[in-house]
Amino acid sequence: MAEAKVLSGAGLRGQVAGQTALSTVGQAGAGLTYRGYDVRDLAAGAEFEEVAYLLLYGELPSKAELADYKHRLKALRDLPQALKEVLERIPRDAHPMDVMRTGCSLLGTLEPELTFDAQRDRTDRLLALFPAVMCYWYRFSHHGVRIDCSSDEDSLGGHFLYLLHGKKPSDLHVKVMNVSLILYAEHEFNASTFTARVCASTLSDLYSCITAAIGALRGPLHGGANEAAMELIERFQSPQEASAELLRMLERKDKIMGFGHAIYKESDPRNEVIKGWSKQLADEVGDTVLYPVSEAIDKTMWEQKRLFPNADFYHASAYHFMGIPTKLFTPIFVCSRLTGWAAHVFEQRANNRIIRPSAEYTGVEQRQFVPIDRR
Ligand SMILES: CCC(=O)SCCNC(=O)CCNC(=O)[C@H](O)C(C)(C)COP(=O)(O)OP(=O)(O)OC[C@H]1O[C@@H](n2cnc3c(N)ncnc32)[C@H](O)[C@@H]1OP(=O)(O)O
Ligand SMILES: O=C([O-])CC(=O)C(=O)O
Repeated sequence: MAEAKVLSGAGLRGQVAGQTALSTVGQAGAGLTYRGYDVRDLAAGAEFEEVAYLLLYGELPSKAELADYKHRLKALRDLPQALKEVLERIPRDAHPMDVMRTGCSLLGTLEPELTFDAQRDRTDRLLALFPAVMCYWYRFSHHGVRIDCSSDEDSLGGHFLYLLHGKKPSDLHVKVMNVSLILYAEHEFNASTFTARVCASTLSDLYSCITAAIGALRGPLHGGANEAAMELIERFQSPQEASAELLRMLERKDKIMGFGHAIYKESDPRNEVIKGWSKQLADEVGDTVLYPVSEAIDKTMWEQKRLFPNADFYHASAYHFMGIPTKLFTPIFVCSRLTGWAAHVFEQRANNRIIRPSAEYTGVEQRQFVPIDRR
């Protein structure tokens, strides 16, 4: 078993910063629940849209409610022309997270949230069109193609794969996307969600909260770790080479992206789920390198540091096996986590007090001002 971390000191670690009814993280060391449901059960038996509905509307939908919800989302998938025109002007070498941030912010000017009564409708719209923001920009800037942003795909994950690859995705890939979107949907007071809540606490609009959250998710210590993990595993030709280099990296005290967690102490429950699907995808594509390399890194990290893979590590190989470009990994996270962010914004608004902690002052003592001509 991993040694218990000291959860005090920097980073607000271990401090309760508010209340939520949305999820529990790491209670009894490991588990993750969304509104009381174990995430592993949801990943095994639910559709992502059911989970989005659960988070945003409070309960799992009935069959009729789910059908209606999916129908509604499907009708909201296309992008406004003005947004397409702006996406066409964003350079090819821009980071796709900056594209998502800009797309969200621009939509806030085209379809603003004028009152908080519109919060659920505005969220449904963002949920439905985020895959198109990413794929319209990607296909235009990389392939010179103006894609049709609608599709007949029933699920959000399938819709994303269709827009990206321009063809109907396999059932396996749709299934894995569904699981992935469920695993990433919600995670209590992580850095990006807390960012969204701080923004919401000023009574700002939904788009500002989500734009701010995208910025926080972008960093490699948070959502950006799935891209960084891919860059790591791609460097190696064999498990032996990976283990040997890992030892050198740990010796140099390098951070190994996709490992460790601020809250979980023993394991990240999302890891076992996505790891299983990554293995299935590896078998499907006949991979003999990336998955074994990932396992070798996993083993070395545990042996050397007692650090376990978090949700991001095996997502890297899983997405790669589905032909998803590495730089789109974190934007997919956005498409999912939007549900958690928005649900937290609703929760914050329903019982709001501006979030404004205090700082311990470490600067110089009070001193006399000296006018500039005497300095
Ligand atoms: C799924 C979405 C997510 O956001 S999950 C997190 C994604 N981020 C990453 O994978 C980035 C790599 N991991 C990390 O930087 C940290 O583990 C994060 C997740 C930021 C948690 O930080 P924090 O709570 O400060 O870590 P800690 O107190 O548990 O650290 C204890 C000691 O272990 C080390 N450690 C931690 N993680 C790693 C790692 N990935 N590679 C190498 N060393 C690691 C820390 O540096 C720390 O060591 P020391 O006590 O300072 O000597
Ligand atoms: O909770 C955290 O600190 C990071 C994380 O795993 C997530 O946001 O999914």
